[in-house]
Amino acid sequence: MIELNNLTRSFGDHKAVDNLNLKVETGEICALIGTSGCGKSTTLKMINRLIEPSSGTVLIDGEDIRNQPPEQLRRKIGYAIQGVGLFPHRSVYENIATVPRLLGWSSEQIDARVHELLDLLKMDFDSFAHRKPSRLSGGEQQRIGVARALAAKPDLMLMDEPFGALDPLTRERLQLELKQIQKLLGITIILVTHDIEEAIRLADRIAVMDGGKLLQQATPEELLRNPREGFVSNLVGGEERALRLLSLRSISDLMEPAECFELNAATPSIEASATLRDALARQIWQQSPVLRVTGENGDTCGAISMERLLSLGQRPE
Ligand SMILES: Nc1ncnc2c1ncn2[C@@H]1O[C@H](COP(=O)(O)OP(=O)(O)OP(=O)(O)O)[C@@H](O)[C@H]1O
Repeated sequence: MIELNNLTRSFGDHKAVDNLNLKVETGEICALIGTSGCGKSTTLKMINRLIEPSSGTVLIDGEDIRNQPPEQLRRKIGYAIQGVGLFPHRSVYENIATVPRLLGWSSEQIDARVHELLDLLKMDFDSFAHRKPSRLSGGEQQRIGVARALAAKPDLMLMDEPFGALDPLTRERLQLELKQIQKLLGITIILVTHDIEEAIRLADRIAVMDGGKLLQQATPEELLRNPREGFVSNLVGGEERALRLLSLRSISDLMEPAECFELNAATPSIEASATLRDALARQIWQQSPVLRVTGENGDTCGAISMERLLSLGQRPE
């Protein structure tokens, strides 16, 4: 678990982070969200000691991070930032190998790890490993940035707008891949973003900051259902909240038995793993108030009605 206790950082008279208290459970993704300049990056950098706090403490699994030299701490924490920060003169292979080399891994261990990570990120070793970063697309560079941050098998990753500069489609794909990798490896991620959609899609908990202070910390669903008045409720949106709530759940959570409806060969279908938001979009697009729901093998496993979606997405009391 990561604990930030009364964390404050001033620059001159300005408190960039003001008495922040935050707990992040092991194996969770916590998104830090807020407008530009609210103190997100400063908070993140206090966790790997790129910035030292003016007061307060950071504990990782109960241990104060000041007990370790910064370099030693940083080798155990993955760090991926916007604009990636890859070393331009080193190949993809050498970029990924950076921290394992510093930790004294053998060349066989490093080689196996680079293969494993490129595989995990769906990049072919022979085509990519020996290229320089300038010969990669923006999305490929971001992937290598993530691979490099994961190289030494950290339990904790800090990510500062890692997908900031990407087009929406690539961004969404990388977000889904990151979530799968995070679940697979069981790592804890603290992710800075100013994009509420990204926070909702990725995070187990969202921490909303404004003016250096933490305003609210909650699961995406709690945040959408009960945002604090003012900044947080503006951030989560007005009527868009309905669609955002639908995007949090998969169809398998809410579908009904197929026998409850008169499905026929013309009834459009959708996979059970899609979100309720996808279901609503398909119902509108296909002009069909009911969809057949199919499992992985393509067999019918239920049905989802627009009536059911409307009841879930209604305005909270
Ligand atoms: N080294 C520094 N010296 C002086 N002021 C700083 C320094 N670093 C950050 N600040 C100030 O602290 C405040 C918080 O900055 P920070 O980078 O943490 O914000 P942020 O929420 O990450 O913003 P963004 O989304 O724009 O990256 C800002 O007002 C910034 O100008």
